[in-house]
Amino acid sequence: MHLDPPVTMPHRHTHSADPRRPDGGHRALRIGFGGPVGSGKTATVAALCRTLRDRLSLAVVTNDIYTQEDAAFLRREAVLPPERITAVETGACPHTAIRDDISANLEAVEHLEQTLHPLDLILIESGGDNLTATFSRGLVDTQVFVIDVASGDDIPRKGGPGITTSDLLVINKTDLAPHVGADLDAMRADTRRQRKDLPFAFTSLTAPDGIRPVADWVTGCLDAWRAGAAG
Ligand SMILES: Nc1nc2c(ncn2[C@@H]2O[C@H](COP(=O)(O)OP(=O)(O)OP(=O)(O)O)[C@@H](O)[C@H]2O)c(=O)[nH]1
Repeated sequence: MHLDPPVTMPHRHTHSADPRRPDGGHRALRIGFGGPVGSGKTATVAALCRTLRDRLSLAVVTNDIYTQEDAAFLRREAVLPPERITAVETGACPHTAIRDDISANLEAVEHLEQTLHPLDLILIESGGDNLTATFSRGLVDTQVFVIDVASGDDIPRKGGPGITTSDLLVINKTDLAPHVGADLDAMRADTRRQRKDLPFAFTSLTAPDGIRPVADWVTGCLDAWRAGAAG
Protein backbone atom coordinates (compact mmCIF):
# COMPACT_ATOMS: atom_id res chain seq x y z
CA MET A 1 0.00 0.00 0.00
CA HIS A 2 1.36 3.41 -0.82
CA LEU A 3 0.27 6.91 -1.54
CA ASP A 4 0.89 7.92 -5.11
CA PRO A 5 2.59 10.38 -5.58
CA PRO A 6 4.43 9.47 -2.34
CA VAL A 7 3.51 12.57 -0.39
CA THR A 8 1.20 12.99 2.53
CA MET A 9 0.74 16.75 2.44
CA PRO A 10 -2.54 17.86 0.94
CA HIS A 11 -2.14 19.71 -2.32
CA ARG A 12 -5.14 21.97 -2.07
CA HIS A 13 -6.04 22.33 1.52
CA THR A 14 -8.69 24.96 1.05
CA HIS A 15 -9.60 26.65 4.28
CA SER A 16 -13.22 27.17 3.35
CA ALA A 17 -14.29 28.44 6.71
CA ASP A 18 -12.60 30.20 9.57
CA PRO A 19 -11.01 27.54 11.77
CA ARG A 20 -11.47 29.76 14.81
CA ARG A 21 -14.52 29.15 16.94
CA PRO A 22 -16.47 32.09 18.38
CA ASP A 23 -14.89 31.34 21.76
CA GLY A 24 -11.40 31.76 20.29
CA GLY A 25 -10.64 28.04 20.15
CA HIS A 26 -10.08 26.17 16.93
CA ARG A 27 -12.69 24.01 15.29
CA ALA A 28 -12.09 20.48 14.04
CA LEU A 29 -10.89 19.69 10.54
CA ARG A 30 -13.88 18.43 8.48
CA ILE A 31 -13.18 15.73 5.93
CA GLY A 32 -15.82 14.47 3.47
CA PHE A 33 -15.94 10.90 2.11
CA GLY A 34 -17.92 10.44 -1.11
CA GLY A 35 -18.14 7.84 -3.85
CA PRO A 36 -20.37 5.28 -5.53
CA VAL A 37 -22.61 2.87 -3.60
CA GLY A 38 -20.67 0.08 -1.91
CA SER A 39 -17.16 1.30 -2.75
CA GLY A 40 -16.07 1.17 0.90
CA LYS A 41 -16.81 4.61 2.37
CA THR A 42 -18.15 3.23 5.66
CA ALA A 43 -15.33 0.68 5.84
CA THR A 44 -12.81 3.49 5.28
CA VAL A 45 -14.36 5.69 7.97
CA ALA A 46 -14.51 2.73 10.38
CA ALA A 47 -10.85 1.83 9.77
CA LEU A 48 -9.78 5.47 10.21
CA CYS A 49 -11.62 5.66 13.53
CA ARG A 50 -9.94 2.49 14.79
CA THR A 51 -6.51 3.73 13.72
CA LEU A 52 -6.75 7.34 14.92
CA ARG A 53 -9.09 7.25 17.93
CA ASP A 54 -6.36 6.69 20.52
CA ARG A 55 -4.48 9.85 19.61
CA LEU A 56 -7.20 12.16 18.23
CA SER A 57 -10.63 13.35 19.34
CA LEU A 58 -12.93 12.16 16.53
CA ALA A 59 -16.58 12.33 15.49
CA VAL A 60 -18.50 11.02 12.47
CA VAL A 61 -21.57 12.19 10.54
CA THR A 62 -23.17 9.65 8.19
CA ASN A 63 -25.68 10.35 5.41
CA ASP A 64 -28.24 7.79 4.27
CA ILE A 65 -31.30 8.44 2.14
CA TYR A 66 -34.02 6.85 4.26
CA THR A 67 -32.22 4.95 7.03
CA GLN A 68 -29.46 5.31 9.60
CA GLU A 69 -27.75 2.10 8.52
CA ASP A 70 -24.21 3.42 8.20
CA ALA A 71 -24.34 5.05 11.63
CA ALA A 72 -25.88 1.88 13.08
CA PHE A 73 -23.05 -0.18 11.59
CA LEU A 74 -20.39 2.15 13.05
CA ARG A 75 -22.07 2.07 16.46
CA ARG A 76 -22.44 -1.72 16.37
CA GLU A 77 -18.77 -2.05 15.48
CA ALA A 78 -18.02 0.35 18.35
CA VAL A 79 -15.51 2.28 16.29
CA LEU A 80 -16.30 5.31 18.50
CA PRO A 81 -18.56 5.90 21.52
CA PRO A 82 -22.16 6.28 20.27
CA GLU A 83 -22.42 9.97 21.13
CA ARG A 84 -19.63 10.63 18.62
CA ILE A 85 -21.63 9.21 15.67
CA THR A 86 -24.53 11.21 14.20
CA ALA A 87 -26.80 10.14 11.34
CA VAL A 88 -28.38 12.52 8.82
CA GLU A 89 -31.31 11.09 6.84
CA THR A 90 -31.09 13.00 3.59
CA GLY A 91 -34.49 11.97 2.21
CA ALA A 92 -33.25 12.82 -1.28
CA CYS A 93 -30.26 12.37 -3.56
CA PRO A 94 -27.17 12.17 -1.35
CA HIS A 95 -25.41 14.93 -3.25
CA THR A 96 -28.19 17.38 -2.40
CA ALA A 97 -27.39 17.09 1.32
CA ILE A 98 -23.63 17.46 0.91
CA ARG A 99 -23.52 20.05 -1.85
CA ASP A 100 -26.75 21.97 -2.45
CA ASP A 101 -28.60 22.19 0.86
CA ILE A 102 -25.96 21.45 3.49
CA SER A 103 -28.00 22.76 6.43
CA ALA A 104 -28.76 19.37 8.06
CA ASN A 105 -25.12 18.33 7.84
CA LEU A 106 -23.88 21.69 9.13
CA GLU A 107 -26.27 21.44 12.06
CA ALA A 108 -24.99 17.93 12.86
CA VAL A 109 -21.36 19.04 12.64
CA GLU A 110 -21.92 22.10 14.82
CA HIS A 111 -23.80 20.06 17.42
CA LEU A 112 -20.88 17.62 17.62
CA GLU A 113 -18.45 20.53 17.96
CA GLN A 114 -20.43 22.00 20.83
CA THR A 115 -21.07 18.79 22.76
CA LEU A 116 -17.67 17.12 22.27
CA HIS A 117 -15.36 20.14 22.29
CA PRO A 118 -12.43 19.94 21.73
CA LEU A 119 -12.60 17.80 18.58
CA ASP A 120 -9.67 17.29 16.22
CA LEU A 121 -11.46 15.72 13.29
CA ILE A 122 -14.99 15.25 11.96
CA LEU A 123 -15.44 12.63 9.23
CA ILE A 124 -18.55 13.21 7.09
CA GLU A 125 -19.65 10.24 4.99
CA SER A 126 -21.94 10.87 2.03
CA GLY A 127 -24.54 8.39 0.90
CA GLY A 128 -23.46 6.40 -2.14
CA ASP A 129 -23.87 8.47 -5.29
CA ASN A 130 -22.49 8.79 -8.80
CA LEU A 131 -19.19 10.07 -10.13
CA THR A 132 -20.33 13.70 -10.12
CA ALA A 133 -21.08 13.95 -6.40
CA THR A 134 -18.77 16.26 -4.47
CA PHE A 135 -19.04 18.12 -1.17
CA SER A 136 -19.64 21.82 -0.77
CA ARG A 137 -16.52 23.60 0.49
CA GLY A 138 -18.86 25.26 2.96
CA LEU A 139 -19.33 21.87 4.64
CA VAL A 140 -15.91 20.22 4.44
CA ASP A 141 -12.34 21.49 4.34
CA THR A 142 -11.02 18.63 2.29
CA GLN A 143 -12.57 15.62 0.57
CA VAL A 144 -11.81 12.02 -0.24
CA PHE A 145 -13.45 10.14 -3.11
CA VAL A 146 -13.64 6.34 -2.71
CA ILE A 147 -14.03 4.01 -5.70
CA ASP A 148 -13.29 0.30 -5.88
CA VAL A 149 -11.61 -1.98 -8.38
CA ALA A 150 -14.54 -4.42 -8.48
CA SER A 151 -16.88 -1.87 -10.06
CA GLY A 152 -14.79 -1.71 -13.22
CA ASP A 153 -11.17 -0.85 -13.92
CA ASP A 154 -12.27 1.78 -16.45
CA ILE A 155 -13.75 4.08 -13.78
CA PRO A 156 -10.62 6.28 -13.42
CA ARG A 157 -10.60 6.69 -17.20
CA LYS A 158 -14.22 7.92 -17.17
CA GLY A 159 -13.28 10.88 -14.96
CA GLY A 160 -15.81 13.18 -13.33
CA PRO A 161 -15.21 15.64 -10.48
CA GLY A 162 -14.75 13.00 -7.77
CA ILE A 163 -12.02 11.28 -9.78
CA THR A 164 -10.30 14.38 -11.06
CA THR A 165 -10.64 17.01 -8.32
CA SER A 166 -11.02 15.26 -4.94
CA ASP A 167 -8.16 16.02 -2.55
CA LEU A 168 -7.46 12.29 -2.22
CA LEU A 169 -8.74 9.50 -4.46
CA VAL A 170 -8.93 6.08 -2.80
CA ILE A 171 -9.08 3.05 -5.08
CA ASN A 172 -10.28 0.36 -2.69
CA LYS A 173 -10.65 -3.45 -2.69
CA THR A 174 -7.38 -4.21 -4.48
CA ASP A 175 -7.63 -7.71 -2.96
CA LEU A 176 -10.49 -8.36 -5.41
CA ALA A 177 -8.50 -7.36 -8.51
CA PRO A 178 -7.42 -10.92 -9.45
CA HIS A 179 -10.98 -12.18 -9.01
CA VAL A 180 -12.63 -9.57 -11.22
CA GLY A 181 -9.82 -9.26 -13.76
CA ALA A 182 -9.11 -5.62 -12.88
CA ASP A 183 -5.88 -4.22 -14.33
CA LEU A 184 -4.34 -2.14 -11.54
CA ASP A 185 -1.53 -0.82 -13.74
CA ALA A 186 -4.06 0.56 -16.21
CA MET A 187 -6.04 2.08 -13.32
CA ARG A 188 -2.87 3.71 -11.99
CA ALA A 189 -1.96 5.15 -15.41
CA ASP A 190 -5.50 6.47 -16.00
CA THR A 191 -5.59 7.95 -12.51
CA ARG A 192 -2.28 9.75 -13.00
CA ARG A 193 -3.54 11.13 -16.30
CA GLN A 194 -6.81 12.35 -14.75
CA ARG A 195 -5.39 13.77 -11.53
CA LYS A 196 -2.03 15.16 -12.61
CA ASP A 197 -0.19 15.72 -9.31
CA LEU A 198 -3.13 15.16 -6.94
CA PRO A 199 -2.57 12.18 -4.62
CA PHE A 200 -4.29 8.80 -4.76
CA ALA A 201 -3.99 5.57 -2.83
CA PHE A 202 -4.73 1.93 -3.61
CA THR A 203 -6.16 0.20 -0.54
CA SER A 204 -7.41 -3.15 0.61
CA LEU A 205 -9.26 -2.87 3.88
CA THR A 206 -9.15 -6.63 4.33
CA ALA A 207 -5.35 -6.38 4.73
CA PRO A 208 -3.82 -5.68 8.15
CA ASP A 209 -3.29 -1.92 8.44
CA GLY A 210 -4.69 -1.52 4.90
CA ILE A 211 -5.98 1.93 5.84
CA ARG A 212 -2.43 3.23 6.51
CA PRO A 213 -1.98 5.43 3.38
CA VAL A 214 -5.31 7.15 4.02
CA ALA A 215 -4.57 7.55 7.74
CA ASP A 216 -1.18 9.09 6.91
CA TRP A 217 -2.82 11.49 4.46
CA VAL A 218 -5.42 12.48 7.06
CA THR A 219 -2.79 13.22 9.72
CA GLY A 220 -0.84 15.25 7.13
CA CYS A 221 -4.00 17.28 6.48
CA LEU A 222 -4.51 17.79 10.19
CA ASP A 223 -0.94 19.02 10.65
CA ALA A 224 -1.43 21.50 7.79
CA TRP A 225 -4.79 22.57 9.21
CA ARG A 226 -3.33 23.18 12.64
CA ALA A 227 -0.40 25.12 11.21
CA GLY A 228 -2.86 27.27 9.24
CA ALA A 229 -5.19 27.70 12.18
CA ALA A 230 -2.29 28.75 14.39
CA GLY A 231 -1.13 31.38 11.89
N1 LIG B 1 -12.93 -7.48 -0.35
C1 LIG B 1 -13.07 -6.26 0.16
N2 LIG B 1 -14.28 -5.87 0.59
C2 LIG B 1 -14.39 -4.61 1.10
C3 LIG B 1 -13.29 -3.72 1.18
N3 LIG B 1 -13.74 -2.54 1.70
C4 LIG B 1 -15.05 -2.69 1.94
N4 LIG B 1 -15.45 -3.94 1.58
C5 LIG B 1 -16.81 -4.52 1.67
O1 LIG B 1 -17.61 -3.88 0.66
C6 LIG B 1 -18.95 -3.77 1.12
C7 LIG B 1 -19.41 -2.33 1.02
O2 LIG B 1 -18.59 -1.56 1.89
P1 LIG B 1 -19.15 -0.24 2.60
O3 LIG B 1 -18.04 0.31 3.42
O4 LIG B 1 -20.45 -0.51 3.27
O5 LIG B 1 -19.42 0.66 1.32
P2 LIG B 1 -20.08 2.11 1.26
O6 LIG B 1 -19.36 2.86 0.20
O7 LIG B 1 -20.10 2.73 2.61
O8 LIG B 1 -21.56 1.75 0.81
P3 LIG B 1 -22.88 2.71 0.79
O9 LIG B 1 -22.90 3.44 2.11
O10 LIG B 1 -24.01 1.75 0.63
O11 LIG B 1 -22.73 3.62 -0.38
C8 LIG B 1 -18.97 -4.30 2.54
O12 LIG B 1 -19.40 -5.64 2.51
C9 LIG B 1 -17.51 -4.22 2.97
O13 LIG B 1 -17.16 -5.16 3.95
C10 LIG B 1 -12.02 -4.17 0.72
O14 LIG B 1 -10.99 -3.48 0.72
N5 LIG B 1 -11.98 -5.45 0.20
